Amino acid sequence: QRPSKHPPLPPGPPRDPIVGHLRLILADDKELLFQDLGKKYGGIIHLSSLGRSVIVLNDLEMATDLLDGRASKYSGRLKSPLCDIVGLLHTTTFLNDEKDHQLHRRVLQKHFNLGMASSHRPIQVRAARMLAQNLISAPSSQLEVLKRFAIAVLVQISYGHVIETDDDPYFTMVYDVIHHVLPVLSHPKSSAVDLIPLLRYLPSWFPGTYCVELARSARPFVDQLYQYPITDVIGQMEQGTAKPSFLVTQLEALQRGEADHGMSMEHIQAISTILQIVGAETTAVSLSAFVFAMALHPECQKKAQEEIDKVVGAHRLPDFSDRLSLPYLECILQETLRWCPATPLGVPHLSLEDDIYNGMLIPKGSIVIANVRGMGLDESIYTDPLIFNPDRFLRGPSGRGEPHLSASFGFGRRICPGRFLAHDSIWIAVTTVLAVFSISKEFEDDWDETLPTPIKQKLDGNSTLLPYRCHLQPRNGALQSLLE
Ligand code: HEM
Repeated sequence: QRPSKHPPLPPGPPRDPIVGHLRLILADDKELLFQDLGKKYGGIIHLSSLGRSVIVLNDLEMATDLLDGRASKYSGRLKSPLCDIVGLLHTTTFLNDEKDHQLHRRVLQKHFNLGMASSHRPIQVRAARMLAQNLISAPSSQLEVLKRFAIAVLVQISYGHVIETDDDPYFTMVYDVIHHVLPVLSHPKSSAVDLIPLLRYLPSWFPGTYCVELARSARPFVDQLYQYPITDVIGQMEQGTAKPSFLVTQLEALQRGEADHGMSMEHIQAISTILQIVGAETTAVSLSAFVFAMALHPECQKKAQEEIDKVVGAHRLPDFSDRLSLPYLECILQETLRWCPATPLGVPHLSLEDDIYNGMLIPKGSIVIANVRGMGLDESIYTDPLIFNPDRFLRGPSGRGEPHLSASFGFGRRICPGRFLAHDSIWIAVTTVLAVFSISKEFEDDWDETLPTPIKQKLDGNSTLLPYRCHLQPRNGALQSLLE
């Protein structure tokens, strides 16, 4: 076994038993940065919470050893009562049935693998140009425009529908689901219901039931996203007007009896629904972090634009054929994912059997959390980790060849199946925006990037977009006229 930079832990029982759920404990300690969790407690923290062990992996090496190396033992998910109430328990992200999960992953792998990525690229190029156009026509709603880009890509790939306007029914449907569901699942009080499932059956005045009510009110939005697109697409297939999409491919396979064994209409609905929910917000958060970072670092922006101008020129817009010739743009994409991971604590895994690691017992049924943000801030890997510095990935003399943060997309059998698509979406959006615009600050000059960013990184789960504004000035009239 590889030597660890942390001292071996004493064998279980839990080293640092604390009653109360991890999220609540951490939320109480406002001073604690993700990075400090590792420094304060070491590479791995073992807490116990109402009889359940909660393992926090602060160290990439340990997370890789356990979640990748022993993937079959750590690929479960907690059966969350809130996910059940909100209607997402049978979707890929929250599934804990191993056979169903494998089925979902097989289908997702076929449609979103690296080889398939190129077939989605025309959709992404078009959406990125639409994004630039919208940033010109609606400069006051930058965050909304970024979300619309992320949703438009996923809706077209999943359902074949092209979003043209903000009142498009698919756009509003996905937007509403995201805005009602994510606050429930990432609410600090949601863990109380996960740990005491009985709370869901208690009246709404009972302490601790707040999130149950919130989840019930979000349910109709999820039901609509389950139902509307499939009904619409089946109608289009009957009329012969359906456009190619994930849904059409799956429905046709089902009709021909060629679907994966065990695949049903419910599985298809569950997969296409969750793609919108988890894929859109994460992509939009990353893009928002990128815009913010560019405003903070005009020197990085200038370097990227010089690269684009040299390779692409001033008379056409960038596309994927330019990618290999734009290494600095790749660094900007990777640094955005490291500096502001969209899911700072990943999605918790559940251990499926007892395991011993470095002498420590990790009991079956433990909740295992990868502290992705902490891993990206590990000073033994990244110099000045709180600073946005794309050069860090370059070989000398500019950088030290630091590694990309692979943890941003999770681990093992649960690794994000949309990672190739997400990379491509973010890359084309970043490159198009930098080709077309100069980005500058419209917020206070003395913003300190080492303090919490406008993308609020909550210890309990997802990053959230906070309103901020940057000024986007078109750089070149010729390029502006090329936007569709
Ligand atoms: C910047 C963008 C994205 C980031 C940072 C991200 C990150 C993640 C992470 C950390 C996980 C949990 C992995 C684990 O449990 O170890 C995950 C799961 C997942 N992601 Fe993504 N994701 C992104 C975009 C997308 C997109 C665009 C899609 C859809 C095409 C997608 C679909 C999924 C699904 C379905 C799961 C659940 C996988 C499972 O439980 O088996 N994600 N993602």
